[in-house]
Amino acid sequence: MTDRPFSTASYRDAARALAATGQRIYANGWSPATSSNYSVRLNATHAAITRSGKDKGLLRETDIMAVDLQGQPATDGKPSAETLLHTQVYQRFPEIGAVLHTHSHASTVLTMHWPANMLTLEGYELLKALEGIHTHESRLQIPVFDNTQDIAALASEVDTAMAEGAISHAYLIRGHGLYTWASDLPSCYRQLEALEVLLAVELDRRRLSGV
Ligand SMILES: CSCCC(=O)C(=O)COP(=O)(O)O
Ligand SMILES: [Zn+2]
Repeated sequence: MTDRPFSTASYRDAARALAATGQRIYANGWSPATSSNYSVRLNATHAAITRSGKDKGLLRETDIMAVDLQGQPATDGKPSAETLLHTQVYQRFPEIGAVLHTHSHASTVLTMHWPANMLTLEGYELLKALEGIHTHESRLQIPVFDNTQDIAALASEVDTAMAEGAISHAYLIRGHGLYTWASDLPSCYRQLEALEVLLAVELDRRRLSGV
């Protein structure tokens, strides 16, 4: 028996899946030096999320905890410093089941070297790995927000942009990294992998064409 506002089974399954997915993301080089955070929705009011400061290459089930959708801890521990950027997505989109955040080389260089507030990925077959995209003849616009240590303010800024329909699958934070979300964790991982590969390709393309 449990008096938790979510099922023990869903929490255990989420912790296992997040630990395995986190190790996979780290192995790709997208979560260096304890950076990044990952979460899975548990139900309408709670999510499982990585604890703050954990080495993602060694991520274990015990490195996951539960929070409510206001970002308050629902189990012991200190949640990710960026918890509000996850719970904001769950609050706004009831159909979303997972959020992944990474700190890749490509996302950092692209947002630091090019000052634009929007990054466009266009014409790539791999765009079809994203939920709802069915042709390479698609244009994905990824907004770029300036980095800040005020995560509550950033979550509010992102939420306003989402309410205006200005963000579809992902956004970037300048000099920081990528956030993306999807209906469940496997879909979110596939989407993240596609986006990170496309960002790396886009960086190469810009270098080669000297833009
Ligand atoms: C060491 S990277 C700085 C913090 C950060 O951007 C991040 O993604 C990890 O923060 P957390 O509190 O989730 O460990
Ligand atoms: Zn971060």
